[in-house]
Amino acid sequence: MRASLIQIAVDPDEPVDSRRARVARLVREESGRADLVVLPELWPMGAFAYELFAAESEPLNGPTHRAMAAAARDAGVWLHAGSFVEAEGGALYNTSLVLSPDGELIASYRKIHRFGFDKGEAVMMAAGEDLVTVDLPHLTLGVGTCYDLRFPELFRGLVDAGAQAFVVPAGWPARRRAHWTLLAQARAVENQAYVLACGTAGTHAGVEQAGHSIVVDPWGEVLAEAGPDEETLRVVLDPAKVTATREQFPALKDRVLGIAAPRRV
Ligand SMILES: O=C(O)CCC(=O)C(=O)O
Repeated sequence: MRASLIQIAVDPDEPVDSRRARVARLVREESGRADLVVLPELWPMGAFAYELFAAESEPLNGPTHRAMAAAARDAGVWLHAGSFVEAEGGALYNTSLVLSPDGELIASYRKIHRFGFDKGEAVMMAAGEDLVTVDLPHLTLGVGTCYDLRFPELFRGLVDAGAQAFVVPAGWPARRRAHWTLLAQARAVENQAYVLACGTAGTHAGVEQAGHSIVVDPWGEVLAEAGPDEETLRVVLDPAKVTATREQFPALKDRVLGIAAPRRV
C-alpha cells in the first residue's frame, strides 16, 4: 500500500478558503501515486489559532468535509483528511475524517486528549470518547490526534481493536520536536505497528511548527522523515511486515493484563 503524508504549511497570511483549495489540489496531485493520503491536524486554521476555532468551526458535511470528499474521489485515494473544528450540539470537537476513494465518509474521530492544560483546545473543545479503527482493503488503521501520541494506553486499545498502523495528524510545536520523533518511534516499537505521523509546517499564533512528519515501521525503523517546510512524504507500507514482526518477536503476547495495584511495604 502506497501512502503519502502531506505536511501542510499553516501560516496566518493564507486565508482558510485559499488553503482549503490548495490542500484539495495537493491531494489530487497524489492521484496514481498513493492509495492512502494523510493530512495534518487542524490545517484549515492551525492548531494554535484559538481565536479562529469558533469562527471557522463547521458541522460534518461542511466546506472542509465536502472539499476533501471531492478531492478523495477525484484522486481515487483513501483520505485521512486530518482534522477540522467540528461544531455539533453547541460544542466544538477536534474531529478527523477518513474518506473512501468514492468520497464516502468511512469514519470520524474526535480527539480524546485535548491539549492546552488550562487554555486553548483543553477548555474550548469537548473531548471525544470513542476509539476508532478503519479497515482498509489490506490494512487496519487506528487513529489518534497529536497530543494523543503521549498516551500509550490509547494505542494499546487500538491494537486490541486490530490496528496494524496508526495515523496521527498533528500540529506539533517545534519546541518539542524531539518528543514527537521519540514518541512516534515508541508507539511503533511497543505496538509493532506502522506509525504515520503527519504534522504541519509554518508559524501561526506565534507557535513555530515542528514539521518533521515521520513514518516508522513496526520494527521502529524510520522509513521517511520530512524537513521543517511544506513537503509530501511517500512511502510503501507492507501489512505482512506487521504480521512478521509480531510473529518473530512476539512481545505483545507477553502482556500481563490487569496487573494488581502495588503492595505497600
Ligand atoms: O504534546 C505536545 O507537545 C503537543 C500537543 C499539541 O500541540 C496538540 O495536541 O495540539
